[in-house]
Parts: sequence; C-alpha cells; structure tokens
Amino acid sequence: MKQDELKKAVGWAALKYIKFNTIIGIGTGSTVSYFINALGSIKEKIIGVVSSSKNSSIQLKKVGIPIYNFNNIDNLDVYIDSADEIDKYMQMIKGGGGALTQEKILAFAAKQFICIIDSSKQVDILGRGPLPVEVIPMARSLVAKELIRLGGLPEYRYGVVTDNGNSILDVHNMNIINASLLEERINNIPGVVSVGIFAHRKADVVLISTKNGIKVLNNNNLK
Ligand SMILES: O=C(CO)[C@H](O)[C@H](O)COP(=O)(O)O
Repeated sequence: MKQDELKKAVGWAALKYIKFNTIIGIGTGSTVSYFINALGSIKEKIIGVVSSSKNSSIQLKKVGIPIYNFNNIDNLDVYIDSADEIDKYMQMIKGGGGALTQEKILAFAAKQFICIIDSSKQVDILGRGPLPVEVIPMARSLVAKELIRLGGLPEYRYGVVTDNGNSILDVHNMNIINASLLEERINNIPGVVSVGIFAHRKADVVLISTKNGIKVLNNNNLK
C-alpha cells in the first residue's frame, strides 16, 4: 500500500472518534487533509471546527464545514492531527507544516488528542528528522546560537513565513534523550514562540495505518 493510501485510510478511521454536536480541533498536513474530506461526509452532525492553519481553513471552507474563532477553544471535544514522528510514549515531533504553535494550543485545549499517522512516523527515539522551532524573526540568530549550544544544527526554513508572521528553524542532529526536558529548555529561550516537541501534551489515542489495517494505541496501553 502506498503512503497516501495509508494516510487516507487513517483519515477516514478517525471519524469513529467524532461525537455529534461537538466542536473539533483540526490540525494541518496531508493526513489531516484526508480527515477533512471524511469529516465533510458527516458535517451536519457536528457544530463546527477550530482550524490550526490557513491551509486547513481553505479546505474546510471548500468542504462547507463551519469554522469557529480560535478564541472559542474552551469546549473542544477532540483534536485530530498527525505528526512527523511519534515514540512509544506517544511523545511527538510536529511542525513539518509550520503550524506548530496553533497545533500546540488546540492540542492543549482539547479534552482528547487523537493522532492519526501511517506507520512510517513511528520511531524508537525522537529526532530522526529535523525538529521545527517557530521563532520571532528578530531573534532568529540568538535562538540559532542557543540551539547549537544545546547540540543541534539549526537550518533556517528559507522563504517560509508562518501564519503568525514568524520564521521556522529546523534543527538537525538533535539528540533527544529527555523530550520533555528539551521541550522546556527550548521554550525558555527568549524569542522562541514554540518548539515542535509535544512531550508535555502527548497524544491520548494514536491510530496507526498499516498495510494490515488500523492499529489503535491508547494512553493506558503504556502502563
Ligand atoms: O505537524 C504537522 C504540521 O505542522 C503535521 O502533522 C506533520 O507535518 C505531518 O504531516 P503529514 O500528514 O503531511 O505527513
């Protein structure tokens, strides 16, 4: 099965977690794009969504799903999003699509975070790929120096401006031994808006699309 087919299958599988008359947080990326199409098929049953990015909002509008203001997030039943990497503790690296700050806010606000991935996203240790960090443009060089001090190799995501008007540094070779500590350390660098480590707010349920079907992991499988 091709990766796109796996993404589509898990996007549709997530519909099972949508309750009637609720507001749903929506992530960003190609997997979520399949979920948005699936959600369109039951749009009359939900109140609406809060979107994490301009790109997701464009698609949501096309599908005809009502979008609520970002400040309306105190009653999000569920947040549906994918990840760039996820480990067995359900800690993630996100931000490949550059929407990590809004994604973190919605994930934090929602009662439940359902992460939808294909099996290629599973890793033993986070840091296989680059770690995205959203920074205020004027602090880019200071933050980059601090990230080097922490052992990484930051690369400016050239030409990319986030929906918040900021820049992205993709940090390579980051040795992530303690994801939650590193999340705190990077968050504490002045000028950092947010870091793509999701260790404090992990996924509650992970749907993994494999060639043999959808595998479900719950947070309580960890114990
Ligand atoms: O964090 C993200 C966007 O900021 C995405 O969830 C992540 O990049 C995975 O994307 P895709 O579904 O296209 O593989």
